Amino acid sequence: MTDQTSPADTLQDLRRSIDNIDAALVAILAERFRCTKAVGALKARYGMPPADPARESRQIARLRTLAEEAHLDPDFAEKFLNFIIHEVIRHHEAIARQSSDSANT
Ligand SMILES: C=C(O[C@@H]1C=C(C(=O)O)C=C[C@H]1O)C(=O)O
Repeated sequence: MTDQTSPADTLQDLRRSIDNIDAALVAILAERFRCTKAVGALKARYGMPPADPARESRQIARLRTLAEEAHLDPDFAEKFLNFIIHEVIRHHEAIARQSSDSANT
């Protein structure tokens, strides 16, 4: 029996799945940033530092294990998480600045 599916159809199918996955990634990232912004507001309110390196180390170790189990490159998973965390910390610093500006006016 021959495979009736053309390469163009296979490519189109795969790209449809990729587009769905990208949409899910955006939704998941938006939800993560919604939570981290709430953490930033809490930290600013109670004078806690924007970054928590000990927590980050635990997250990275956990994510590397999950990546290995999922056959994803753990170095890539670590770089990806660090990229996101860096952006989160930038948000936390901005929230802290805004709340100290408004406390001083
Ligand atoms: C969200 C937090 O703030 C920072 C951002 C983190 C993250 O994006 O996962 C983790 C630790 C902190 O450096 C937190 O402390 O939980």
